[in-house]
Amino acid sequence: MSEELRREYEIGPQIGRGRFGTVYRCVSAETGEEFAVKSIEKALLADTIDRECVEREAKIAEHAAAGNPHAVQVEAVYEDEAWLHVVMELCPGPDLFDRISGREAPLAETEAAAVMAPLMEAVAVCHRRGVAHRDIKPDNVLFDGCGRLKLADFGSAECFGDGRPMRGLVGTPYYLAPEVVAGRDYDEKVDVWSAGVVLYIMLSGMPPFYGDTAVEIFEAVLRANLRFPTRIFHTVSPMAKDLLRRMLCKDISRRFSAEQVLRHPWITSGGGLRATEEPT
Ligand SMILES: Nc1ncnc2c1ncn2[C@@H]1O[C@H](COP(=O)(O)OP(=O)(O)OP(=O)(O)O)[C@@H](O)[C@H]1O
Repeated sequence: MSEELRREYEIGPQIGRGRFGTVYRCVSAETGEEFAVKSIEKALLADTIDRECVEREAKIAEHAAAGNPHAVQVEAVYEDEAWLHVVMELCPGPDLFDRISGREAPLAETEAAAVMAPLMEAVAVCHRRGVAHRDIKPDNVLFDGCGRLKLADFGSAECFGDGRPMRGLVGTPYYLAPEVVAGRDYDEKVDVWSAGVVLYIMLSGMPPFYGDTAVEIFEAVLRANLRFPTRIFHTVSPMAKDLLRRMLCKDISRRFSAEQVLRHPWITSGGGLRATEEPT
């Protein structure tokens, strides 16, 4: 590890492993504050493309997260010939994936709204700054020591703007928007689709478009046939279903933006509307 990092932080136990690096707990020698550090050994990167990827991730994460209250903050970046270290805000709690999968029943609407509101705030700030996250999924939704939601992992993020479209099959099958699977140009609304998948899973315990293999999942996503099986959704409010339809909308021009999601009554009411109330 870099000398400079070791001078300024005491490195603790490993807390995770990603595609390119290892994440450790660490403590600032100056303040005693706890952080997480993602350490990437450059010699282990396969080629210059991987090297560019990790350097881009650190830059985009810094840009998208600075002052974004619901994104994991980057505290410092240390780079030398051999290593890249990204010191981040520590999110020690179980991530959203663990919180959902460890449950017997789906989340109550108020609980799901308490996740969706900060998640969509984080996404809206990224979009305002011209960054699409492109890998919104429960595993990338972390929680800090006070239980505040923090969007993590900008490893797939991309900058957009000036009407410049994005391309490329990037993300995780269940959460991919149809335009991504179809190999078309796309824009930042792919994040709204993925967040819609997260919402559907929170409210029902199952993904909206599924299959046994990646190919079957892709086929289901391309059909984009959104259904609310009564057996599972009979207790879910019309307002929540209305929001799901607007997020999981195949027609990109009609799909909500992150800002529109934040203004939807289901979000502004904290998911607490009665099942009989109709959307305005
Ligand atoms: N700020 C953090 N605080 C606490 N744990 C973290 C933090 N960032 C990452 N982790 C943990 O470390 C693990 C690895 O993170 P990392 O971002 O390297 O990889 P990843 O999320 O698996 O994605 P990728 O496939 O892009 O590498 C995560 O699954 C998470 O459990």
